[in-house]
Amino acid sequence: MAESATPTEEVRVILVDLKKAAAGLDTASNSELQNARRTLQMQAQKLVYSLEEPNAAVWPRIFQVNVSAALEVISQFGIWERFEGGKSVFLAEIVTLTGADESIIAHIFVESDGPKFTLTSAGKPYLHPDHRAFNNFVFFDLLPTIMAMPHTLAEHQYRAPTKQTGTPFKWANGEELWTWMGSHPDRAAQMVAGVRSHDPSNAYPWDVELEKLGVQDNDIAVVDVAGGKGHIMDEVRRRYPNIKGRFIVQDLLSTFEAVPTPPEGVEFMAYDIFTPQPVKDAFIYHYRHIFHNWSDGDCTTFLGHVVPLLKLQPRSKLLLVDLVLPDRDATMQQAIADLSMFPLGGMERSEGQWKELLAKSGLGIRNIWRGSELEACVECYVL
Ligand SMILES: C[S@@+](CC[C@H](N)C(=O)[O-])C[C@H]1O[C@@H](n2cnc3c(N)ncnc32)[C@H](O)[C@@H]1O
Repeated sequence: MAESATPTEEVRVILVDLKKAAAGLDTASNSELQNARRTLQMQAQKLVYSLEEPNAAVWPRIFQVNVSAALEVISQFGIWERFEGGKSVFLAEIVTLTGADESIIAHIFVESDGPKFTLTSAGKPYLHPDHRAFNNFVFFDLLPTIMAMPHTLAEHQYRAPTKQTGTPFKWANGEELWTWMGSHPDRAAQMVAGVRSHDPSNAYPWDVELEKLGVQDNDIAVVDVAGGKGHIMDEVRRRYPNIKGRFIVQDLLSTFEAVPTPPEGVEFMAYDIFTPQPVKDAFIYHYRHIFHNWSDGDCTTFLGHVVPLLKLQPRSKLLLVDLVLPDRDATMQQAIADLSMFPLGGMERSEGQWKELLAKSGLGIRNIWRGSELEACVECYVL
């Protein structure tokens, strides 16, 4: 087996950077703290990778998918709630509740303290149904496409997906994801709940910026384009109850059919991003986790439906929330995020790629707002 461990001198360099990042935590002001923590986390991850015995990391990496499978089985058991409040659940109780063989349960859970189980910090997030929905959506609706990719890419001679050929999702499933969702309402409900699993953005200071714009009660404060079940606007309303004006969430009719009612203070409007934007005079047009689902060509098409409005309405802002990758040296997590969008025909973009994409539609970047989450809020301006 080839010797490929990181040389000790390189580990020492990483350690120096790690110590710098740790010192940054002590000197960070309140507003800098999240950033300082993220930098420290990145350095700590680099250190862990550098200490890993590379050959030993091969097996756990490929078998990681078993975590998602085990989570699905626990959801099928319907016993998540039993772990609420840090409670331990006895093996005998799980056998009684599920009728599963003890040996199966032993494979799915890791025994902690005698014949009983307690959630670790990695398991606790799944007490929230939205995280379970996301695991379920990715496991059943996206992973099969990813698994098919070596085969479907070869079949397509490794040519990049185009409008004519469709995306790897279509190659594997015969239909694009969003139209497929339209005819599978149970899966659309899972997707809509699942996208809530991601922390809402705290990068953009909605209250300060909307106040500066002088938004009044009858104004349209925000149009959240392709905003799913309205969870982001719901969160903004809750976090900043004093914001005035109307919040409109647009999405496909099939998505709204999977949602009983809009959140309080939010209006729903069926809209297809590939058609002209019907809402004029909004102060903010907001797209979150949309551009990364689509190719540059598609993004340019739907930008073409909003840029003319920005030109006519100089006070309107365009905000795009997604990852902004570094131009070089992306982390493993960032590279995985990028490749995860590929089966849908999308990608995560570096700052340079964002600039290039936006310039095609006559837009520049005014500011990149960053908060505690990985993605950033790109504020655009008309060139
Ligand atoms: C990844 S989700 C993001 C939802 C939400 N913006 C968020 O940040 O959680 C993508 C959304 O795009 C919507 N979508 C897909 N194609 C669309 C289209 N042609 N027109 C409008 N919405 C679309 C989907 O229904 C889904 O709600």
